[in-house]
Amino acid sequence: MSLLPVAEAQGRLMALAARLPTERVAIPDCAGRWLTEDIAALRDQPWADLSAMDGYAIRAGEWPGPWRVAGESAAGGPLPAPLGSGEACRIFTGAPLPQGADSVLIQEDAARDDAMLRGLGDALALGRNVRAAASDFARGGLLLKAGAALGPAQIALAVLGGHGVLPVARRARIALISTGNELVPPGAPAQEGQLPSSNAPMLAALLGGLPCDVIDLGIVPDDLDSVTQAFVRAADADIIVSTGGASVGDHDVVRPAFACAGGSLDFWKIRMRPGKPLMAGTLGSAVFLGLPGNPVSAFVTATLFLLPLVRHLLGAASPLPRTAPATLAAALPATGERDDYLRAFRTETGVASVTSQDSAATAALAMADCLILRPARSPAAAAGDPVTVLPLT
Ligand SMILES: Nc1nc2c(c(=O)[nH]1)N[C@H]1C(S)=C(S)[C@@H](COP(=O)(O)OP(=O)(O)OC[C@H]3O[C@@H](n4cnc5c(N)ncnc54)[C@H](O)[C@@H]3O)O[C@H]1N2
Ligand code: MOO
Repeated sequence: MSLLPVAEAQGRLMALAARLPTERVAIPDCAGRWLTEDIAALRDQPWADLSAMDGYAIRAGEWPGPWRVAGESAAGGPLPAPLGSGEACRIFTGAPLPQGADSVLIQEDAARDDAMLRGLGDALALGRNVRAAASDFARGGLLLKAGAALGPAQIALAVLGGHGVLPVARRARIALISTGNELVPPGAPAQEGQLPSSNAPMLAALLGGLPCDVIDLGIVPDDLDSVTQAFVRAADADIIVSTGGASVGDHDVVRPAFACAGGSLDFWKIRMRPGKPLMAGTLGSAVFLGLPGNPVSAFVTATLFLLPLVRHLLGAASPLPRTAPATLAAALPATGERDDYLRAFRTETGVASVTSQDSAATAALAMADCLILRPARSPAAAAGDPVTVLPLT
């Protein structure tokens, strides 16, 4: 079986399932999710011509001063009376300009003597220190598009646009199955031949920032019946993730167990290192991702496939990991027949790969803050050469 290129596998994975149904969620709980529908502004922002500074509203286009101070405008206060010829209105930041005013003289540039006011500098340019009505956005206009990530700025925009509830996908349910006769739960004493199971806690931590509920189905021994039963128990999740048992050894039973449970495999084996034995398919309405058991392989494949799949189900317009250009701080050897995702860290002089690229080297993985992406058959690279990285933080 030939190895599938990463981008093709990502495309096929996304095609296995559509976005989850929409629910309407109060804004404080929408952060970190994605809009599933376009939203329009329900109001103008600013709602009127507002002062950007504390000072005096004047008719700069008509009269260079001095002015007679008449009235006051404060945010949240009563609307000021229209401004007459030769008048200035005391005004504060965020307050509406009186009708007829066109500019705001800041108080540092003004001298006031009782009701009389004069400017200390040059004549004020028309429109100075005024935020025009609807200059941020206008009622009825498109505020945010479906698929937009709801970060802090988008939350502020939606609230100012008049929204208190937003359409987002319902939380994803993700079932985790850790296969391996050698595994013991985190913190349990590991006897000879045993190993603490780190993959499920690592995946739960990776998923921690996403709006999803993780159902850890625990450690399952490497036998056909046990793994089949685990798949059956996981079938009502949106995504089923297994780790281990993905390769070609006699104890690698994930593929046959998935078939026994009624699953349909879409692909197996990717042209990447680490992560070659990755597989994906569907079981009922659930999407299945079978990750390799090696902790580093599981980490890298989860970053490149699981997180994008979750973001896709949750409605993200751009679910794939972002990449960035970088410079190599140290030389790298030529790559082989698979795309390399080297664990690396950023330094002041560029990115450097961590000490060990073994797919079981977790101490080295923990030092990494990015992956260097080196396509298959890349020639050796020197310090200073440009590379593409995938930031992890
Ligand atoms: N003859 C071949 N052998 C292997 C191939 C191959 O193409 N031909 N591929 C290798 C590659 S690449 C990888 S990656 C591994 C993946 O193997 P599996 O997915 O079948 O994983 P296991 O054999 O079950 O485990 C591998 C390794 O990881 C440890 N492990 C498993 N689960 C966990 C866990 N939850 N927490 C921590 N560590 C875990 C396990 O003890 C093994 O040491 O196959 C190569 N072999
Ligand atoms: O591809 Mo495996 O994931 O090298 O270790």
